[in-house]
Formats: sequence, C-alpha cells, structure tokens
Amino acid sequence: MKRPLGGQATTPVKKARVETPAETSTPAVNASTVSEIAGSTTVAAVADAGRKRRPWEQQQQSTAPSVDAAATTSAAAPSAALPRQAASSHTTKPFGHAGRANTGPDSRHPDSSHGPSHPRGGSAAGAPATTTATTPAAAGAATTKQAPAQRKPPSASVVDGLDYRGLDEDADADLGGEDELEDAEEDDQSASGSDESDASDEDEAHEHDSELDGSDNHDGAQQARKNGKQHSNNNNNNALRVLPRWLAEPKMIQTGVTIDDIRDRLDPRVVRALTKMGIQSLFPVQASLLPEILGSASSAVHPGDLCVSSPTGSGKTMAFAIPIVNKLSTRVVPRLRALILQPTRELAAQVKSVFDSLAQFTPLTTALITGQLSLAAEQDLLAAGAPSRSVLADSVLALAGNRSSGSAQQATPIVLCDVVVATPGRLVDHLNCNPALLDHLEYLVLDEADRLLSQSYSDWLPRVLAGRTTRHQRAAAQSSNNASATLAGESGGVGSAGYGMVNNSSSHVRSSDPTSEHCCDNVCTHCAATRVCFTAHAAVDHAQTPLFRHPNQQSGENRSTSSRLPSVLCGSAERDSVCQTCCRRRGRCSDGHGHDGRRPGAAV
Ligand SMILES: Nc1ncnc2c1ncn2[C@@H]1O[C@H](COP(=O)(O)OP(=O)(O)OP(=O)(O)O)[C@@H](O)[C@H]1O
Repeated sequence: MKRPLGGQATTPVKKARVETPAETSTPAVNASTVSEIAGSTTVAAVADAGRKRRPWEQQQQSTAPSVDAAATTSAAAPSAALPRQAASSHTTKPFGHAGRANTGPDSRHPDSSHGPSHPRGGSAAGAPATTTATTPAAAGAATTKQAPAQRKPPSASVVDGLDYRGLDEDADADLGGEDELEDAEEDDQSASGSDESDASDEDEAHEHDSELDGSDNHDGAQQARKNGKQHSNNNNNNALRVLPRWLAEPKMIQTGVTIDDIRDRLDPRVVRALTKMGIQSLFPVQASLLPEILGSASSAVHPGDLCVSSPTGSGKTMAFAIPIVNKLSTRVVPRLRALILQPTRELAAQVKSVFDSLAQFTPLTTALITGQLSLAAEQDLLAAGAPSRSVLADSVLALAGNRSSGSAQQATPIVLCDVVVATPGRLVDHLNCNPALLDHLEYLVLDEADRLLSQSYSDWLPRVLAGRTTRHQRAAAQSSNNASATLAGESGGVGSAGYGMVNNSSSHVRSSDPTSEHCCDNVCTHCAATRVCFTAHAAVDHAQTPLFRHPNQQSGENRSTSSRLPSVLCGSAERDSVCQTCCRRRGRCSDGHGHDGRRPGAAV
C-alpha cells in the first residue's frame, strides 16, 4: 500500500546524488556520522527524508507552496521500509525540514531534552510543529536555502559529543583572546547572562540544547553574521559557543618525539637503558617535559618547580625519572639527591623498579624506604646504597671521616644511595634518626601529590621543609661565596652550592612561577587526545598550598622568587585529571566527575 510512495521516494534520491555531487557529499557524511549513533535504520529515514525533499523543494522555488502540497510531499517521504517512528514524524510534519529536524536531533541525542519543543507526533492535522514551518513561504525559503548547510555542521559536530561549530565558523572572531581561561569564563557568563554559579550542568545542557533545538535559529544567526552587521564577539559567543574555550581549543603539543630527538641531551647509559626497556618514543607528557628539563640541566640552569597533572598511565613516572637519572648519572660522590614520595608502598615499589631499570648501566642506586623492613635494615640500605656496594660505601665513609672503615656504629650516618623512594611516614622515622638525611637533596618528587597531601597524616611535609631549612641555614653559615649567599637570600632552595642553579632568578620565573603562561606550556599535554583539561591551572592550586612556601616565607611573598625548591612535582589522581580550577569555575568537572572545589592540599 505504501510501496508506490516508497518507490517514488527512492528514485529521486539516487538521481540527486548523481546530479549534484557537491550536495550529495553532505548527506553521505551526514548518514555515516549519524549511523554511528542512531543506527542504520534511522539513518535511512533521515537520509531519505532529506533527499526526497529535493523535487518538492524545486517546486517550492517555482510556485508558492501550500500547506497541502507540503503535507503531500512529507507524506510521501516515509516508505514502508521506514520505522514507525520515522514515518510518524514525517507524516505529521508539514515540511520535510521540520520532519528531519524532529527526527535527527532526537536520534542523535538520546537524552534529548529539547524533545518537548518538537512534540513527537505533532498534531494529527499536520499543524506546523516549529515556528519556521508556520509560514509556508518562510518555511519553503528556509528549506531550500538552509537544508544543505544545516545538515552538515550538526552531524559533524555532535557525533563525538562535542561541538566545534564555534571554532569552524567563528575562528576569526573568537581566537583573539589572550587568556583562554578568563575568556572562557567571560564567554560562559555572557552566554548564560549570569555569574559563574550558573555554569552548572543544567545551564550547560541548556546551552547545548538551545544550540541544537534552535538549529533554525543557528542558521539564522549565521545568515545574520554573513550580512555583516552583527559581527560582534558577544553575538557570536551567544549563538555558537557551546564548549568553554579551554576545552574547545586545547593546547596542542608536538607528538612523535623519539629518543633520538633528545639523544644529545641524554647520557649514553640512559639511552642504552631506554633502548633495553623498549622505549623508542615519548609519551605526550614526556615529550612536553623532557626537552624542558633536560635542556635546562645541560645548561646548568635548573628548571625550577614543575607541577604536572596528567591521567594515570600517561607516563609521568618516566617523565621525572629520566631527567633525574640522567642528571645524577654524572655524579662523583654518592649522596641522597633525589627523594620520591609515594602515598603507598605498592606505588613506591613500582617507581623504584623504574629507577632501577633506568639506572642499570649507571652507578646510581635506589633505596626503598616504606617500612617493609626494619628501621635498622633500611638505614643500612641508605648507608650502603646497595648491599653489593658496601665496600665502596665503607671507602667513601672513611674518606669522609665520619667513621673508620669497618667501624660498627656511626654518629651521623651518611646516606650513600642516590635515590630514595619512600612513603611519608617512614621518611619521618628516618628523619628522626638522621636529621641530615636531606642535606644533599636536589630533587623532591611528590608523586600522586593530591593523595599525599590529602592524607590525614601530613606531619611529613613540615619535616621535609625543616630538613631543607637546616641544610639551607648550614650552607649559608658555612660559606660566604656567591652561591651560598644566594642560598641565604633565597628561601626554599635545597640545592647545594655545588649545583649552582638556584641563583639565577630570571630563569626560574619561567617554570617556577605557577601563574605564568610558560608553566601552562609545560604541562598542558593530553587535552587533545582525552578531551579533558589537566593543565597547569592545577599548578596554581598547588602553588597556593604550603608545599611551595618556605616556612620563613610570608604569605604575601612573591611566589615566583620564593619557590626555588629544585623539584619536579607530579601530582595526579583520576579524580584530578581534570583541571580543578576549571572544575570550580564551571561548577563541575568536565568529565562528569564531581568535584568539591576544595583546593588540593587544603587539609595541610
Ligand atoms: N615512552 C614510553 N614508551 C613506551 N612505554 C612507556 C613510555 N613511558 C611509559 N611507558 C610505560 O607506560 C606505563 C605507564 O607509565 P607510568 O607508570 O610512568 O605512568 P604514570 O602516569 O606514572 O602512571 P601512574 O599515574 O599510575 O603513576 C608503564 O608500563 C611504562 O613502562
């Protein structure tokens, strides 16, 4: 019974494809993209509806359309093969355009909060369901002029759940901002017309839905802009801004960086270890960090504090382990120069194995201090570096004059391992036994920093800072050269005078100033791949914690010159793989995780 209609509808579709290749490419893309979401059956309905309008559209251009003609055309759209829902939509909508608008967005967005604005089934009499369709002439014009343009952007932009129409169409007007985050916030405010608290789930969903519901309005806004009279940023943002700028325009970093690209800055023994480990190219977080850190190390300018936040498994451990091993591999006298703190024993053991692998061709040793052994046994590890190196340890101790070779006890044990991976509680135990434990510390890594700082037991942090202070004061008192004078003037430097990098304040601002854009450059990495923001905005949060503040530093002191702790700070947890500043500003995490807006480390 419906077969003739269906047959009539099918034929023009194929003809349309042949006659206008440029136009047929758009429905083809539309069908393929929608099919991923709506399924092939619905796609056929959508595609057929679009194509079957063409004969009618041509008629619309030559003669004034009537409601009857439109109804007849739309009634011809569904074929017997179409699903009931699709057929119903086309039957009740007087115009193919309205029918498609009802079917398309609904099928693309299962949650479809805009559904009520397009009542499913409409009126039995075929009353227009949208404003566009209430005036036949206007509807005809809109259909013939807007249908091809309208199909392309929504289907291409929403298929992955993201909308980039603003980028494609308004790049000239929207890309002028300097502070992306601030711009995004302003955009949000201008779009919603209210304060930050309005940028909640509901508001964002409303924005999105409004964008999709008002596809006709969207086209109208496009047309208005093309007329050139309403070309202002505000209007564009109101019409097209769906995603915040920081999410729609992630910073892109160079990919495909290989070990060969940084080979000249790596110790050959480290390269050999990496090759043996099967690492040939760098993960994005490594490609972003390693050139920065290694370059600074080779030029004897310390990179300063770094705060990195990236998802679990993205390669952060290597990102800080490679430069540390590379730098320490040339040391002469073994001393504890790198301390990596982990929230759990298991994580500590994993990181130790990474350091062992990386340093396997170097004399560096790594000790695991997690409380799994007795305190005395761990002290032996620290003193010997490794059991196999006890002879060397004795020799060095003898040279140092701390004890004669073979003596049973020492007053102040010297730590001869180069790297210590510890849990905070056990570290404090050792600090109690040996206040000079961190005397030679150059690198402090707080891995999983948010977990470390959120632990109820956080006494370790002032103890570590106190250890730095002791060393700092001792260096200032014992030496009067420039380096130590600089140390005395700097609050927070734990680097020894021999390291020679804490006295170049200008070079420190670049990466130790958590508010600088360069800091963002250092750590904004995976956004493009994961569509989540984990930028250096988090660094601002971390920097506001006491972690970066020297005990003698006043709260109002300039952070860029005070946070001279030569460290690489990697903080991450799955919950915090989204920029927390953005979370607070948006009222939620962009990945759907809840966030209480509490500053990381606030409990400290
Ligand atoms: N450049 C690389 N090439 C190949 N594999 C790598 C590379 N970097 C790291 N890996 C591997 O990827 C895995 C995850 O790396 P890693 O543990 O460093 O990630 P992570 O971000 O530190 O994770 P977590 O947040 O759990 O600490 C490890 O098995 C590691 O060996």
